[in-house]
Amino acid sequence: MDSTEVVVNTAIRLAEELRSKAIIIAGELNSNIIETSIPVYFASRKQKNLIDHLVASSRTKEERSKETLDRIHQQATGMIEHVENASAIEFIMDEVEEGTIIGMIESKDSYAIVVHDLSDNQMVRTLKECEERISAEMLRVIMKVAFDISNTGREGKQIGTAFIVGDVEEVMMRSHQMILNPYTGQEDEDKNILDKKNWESVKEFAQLDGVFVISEEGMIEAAGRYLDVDARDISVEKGLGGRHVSAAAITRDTVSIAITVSESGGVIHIYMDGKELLHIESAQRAIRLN
Ligand SMILES: Nc1ncnc2c1ncn2[C@@H]1O[C@H](COP(=O)(O)OP(=O)(O)OP(=O)(O)O)[C@@H](O)[C@H]1O
Repeated sequence: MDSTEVVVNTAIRLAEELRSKAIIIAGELNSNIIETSIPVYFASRKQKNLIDHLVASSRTKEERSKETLDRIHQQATGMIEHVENASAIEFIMDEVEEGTIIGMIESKDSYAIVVHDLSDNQMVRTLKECEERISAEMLRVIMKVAFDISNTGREGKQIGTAFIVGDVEEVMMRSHQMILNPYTGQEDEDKNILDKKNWESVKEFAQLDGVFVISEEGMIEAAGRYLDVDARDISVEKGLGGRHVSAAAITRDTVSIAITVSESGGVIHIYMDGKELLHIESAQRAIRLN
């Protein structure tokens, strides 16, 4: 048995003993040798080459070994975070149940097995903070649509959009239409974002300028809405523009939550009380292997 098989078998045994909800593979591990009834996912991630970096930047022997250790530490932490984030995303997407997740990591130089409990997951815990304002189901649905927009865009083009959820009356008072509101006069059943059949039209209208305004119950009141807010004191991540700043600002002025998808990079941000609560860099979904 080679070392890969030993690691894989150990991880599977651990997953079975801990009654894990999923196994997530990160790195280049050969997934063909995994046999288990526990769902197995592959979460891809581009890794910087450790050796290339060292050749390019090292000086003395001491500096080189310190740099090696720092890089190994960074790489390991990065991979663990990657498994944690992939677990949280699949949990948000209803793919994985709450519980223990086993991560199997193969980096250029080593193997690692990660045991992660979703109830300790920072992303999952942060999302729970939003539940003071909107239901878990609503948040999950909007995140699903946001992930879809982030991953696939529209007609091969990356698009950006924002969903302002909750406190509709106040949000509507502090905003105006940029274009004709496509939801005016629509039946309730066609405005409900909780109903999957309406997601296609949401993705279509996500191409419009402006934002969506959605009630706590999931009714889309408007698309193509311009937020009239004073965003001078709002700080958002560098590189983000008017839509993100104003989405953050409206959550300071009203009891709403903003979920944004950036046009460049498809990064998802959640804002509450004028501040960033969460950002998800890589919205790429893990792939189920069994
Ligand atoms: N206050 C606002 N309310 C609603 N929409 C806005 C507001 N300001 C800008 N937008 C819209 O957001 C779109 C993108 O603008 P901008 O690039 O400045 O924002 P951004 O935060 O970088 O968002 P994106 O990542 O989607 O590009 C513009 O088409 C504009 O119509």
